[in-house]
Amino acid sequence: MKRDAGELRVDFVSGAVAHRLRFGGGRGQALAKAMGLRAGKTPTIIDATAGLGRDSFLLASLGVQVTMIERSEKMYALLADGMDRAAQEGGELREIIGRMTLLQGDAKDLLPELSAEAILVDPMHPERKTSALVKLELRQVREIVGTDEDAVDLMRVALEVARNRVVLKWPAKADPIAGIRKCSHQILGKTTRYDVFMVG
Ligand SMILES: C[S@@+](CC[C@H](N)C(=O)[O-])C[C@H]1O[C@@H](n2cnc3c(N)ncnc32)[C@H](O)[C@@H]1O
Repeated sequence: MKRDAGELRVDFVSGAVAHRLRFGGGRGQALAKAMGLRAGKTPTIIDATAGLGRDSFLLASLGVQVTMIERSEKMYALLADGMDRAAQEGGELREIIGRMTLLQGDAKDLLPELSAEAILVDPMHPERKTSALVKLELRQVREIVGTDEDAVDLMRVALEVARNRVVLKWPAKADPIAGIRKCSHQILGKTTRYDVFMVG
């Protein structure tokens, strides 16, 4: 079937994600540091907001076993398709996809049944600003899922369940989410910041 040029597709084989796999900064990257990866330490991770699977793929490429949760049926289907195609490439891609387990449902319901050292929460922020390249994709994701108004409830559940930490990925300049405790520390990027909540 011919694909529309502007159609949203999850692609781990070529493009930005594949480039990052080859030339990214390994465990020195902000996401990896925020999630608690160090030399000799590879935590189990739940990505409670899987989306296009970019963050999960990066973590899995660093050796992490990631459980991914996505509530939108459409996003789930796009992601499952992208994972299938990547696995069919064999080699390193198949190994990385083999560390990623995708679940469909609302993380607020599924998290209490699961167990992980670290949980990543990256909800769709209403005013999220991103680079031109990612912008089209994020706009397309927003068209499918809208904005995630229940982020505070998801954070509360995640904070109950995580054994070591919860990491909230949020626009660098946005206010913290009201209604949850202050984070333990922050890792700042140019457009994104990671608010790290240590637990336990
Ligand atoms: C900003 S995107 C995540 C992008 C992702 N971090 C990536 O690297 O591609 C947010 C996604 O989380 C999903 N989501 C938001 N709240 C959720 C929840 N409570 N349970 C499951 N999925 C959720 C949305 O449907 C959307 O696909």
